[in-house]
Amino acid sequence: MMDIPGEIAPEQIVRLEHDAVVVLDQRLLPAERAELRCRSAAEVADAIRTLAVRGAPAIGVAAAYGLALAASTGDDVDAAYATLAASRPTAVNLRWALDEMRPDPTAARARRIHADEVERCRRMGAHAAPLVPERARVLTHCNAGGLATGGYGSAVGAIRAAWEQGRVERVWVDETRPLLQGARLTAFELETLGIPHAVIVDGAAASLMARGEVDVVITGADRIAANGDTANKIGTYGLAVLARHHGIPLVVVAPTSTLDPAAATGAEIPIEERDPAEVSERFPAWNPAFDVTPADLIAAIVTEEGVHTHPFAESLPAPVRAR
Ligand SMILES: CSC[C@@H](O)[C@@H](O)C(=O)COP(=O)(O)O
Repeated sequence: MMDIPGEIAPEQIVRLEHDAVVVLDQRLLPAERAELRCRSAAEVADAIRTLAVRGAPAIGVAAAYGLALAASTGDDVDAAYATLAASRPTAVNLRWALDEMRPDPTAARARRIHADEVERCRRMGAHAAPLVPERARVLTHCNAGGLATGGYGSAVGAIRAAWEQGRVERVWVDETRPLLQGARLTAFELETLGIPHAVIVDGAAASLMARGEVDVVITGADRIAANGDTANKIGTYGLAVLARHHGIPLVVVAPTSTLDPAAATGAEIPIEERDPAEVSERFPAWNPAFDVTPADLIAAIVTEEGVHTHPFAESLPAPVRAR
């Protein structure tokens, strides 16, 4: 596939150089395109913790590069593993990528994991596009685009594949409080791809649905339990309840590196609680970064292996192993 002018290439999102893991600092987008050089696994962990690099597959890729950097610079690989694994708790891709790297923490293996994640996104997009109705008004939440996966995108990849098939009329972009991944990152990516879109405040989704202006909700995921319960950015559960009320399908698009068969249900998924100051600097606040959508509210989960439907415990595939 040809690069789209202006589209951010995988190696611009995150890459390994001889002395650093270099990430595009997503905290500054879309105003500024600045790179952050992380010269140790601890600095990569900081970049993950502070959301300079974010999104479940992308933090797995960054951690893989961080472990390769530690190995190549002679740092303690076990200590680097522990530091990186502790950087964020919810996205299972982080632990998955580190476990795939541990037996062979080389640059080649990390780059293979990165390339494979992007390839998985392209396959998910191809599987998911036919689920999008003709002339669809799609609503998405947070950012599950190329920035979040290391290239191409999961939910945004599905939207983009559907758009290329002429199925998408427009995308409603939840701004995604409190850190505005939707308003800053998804809107930026859709603009780059030339896909018509409009940002809404999270609280406007109900009214839009009631007006009949949403045909399908498509999101990514940070961790999917064996029964299909899905952790994703806070607010996804609310959207799922709204979608059910209005008879609108919710489709989750995520690679098998996001599956956690060790978690029987969503109750076993750890939910990250971030600094309350991200919500209110003046007043006490509660700031969970994710919520869990019960499987019952999800119409389909799309992985690179295909479209999975109820019962998810039987239809979901096993997580992939790195080559
Ligand atoms: C393909 S990314 C899927 C999820 O990681 C995404 O929807 C999300 O919730 C990201 O949260 P973030 O806190 O920005 O890392």
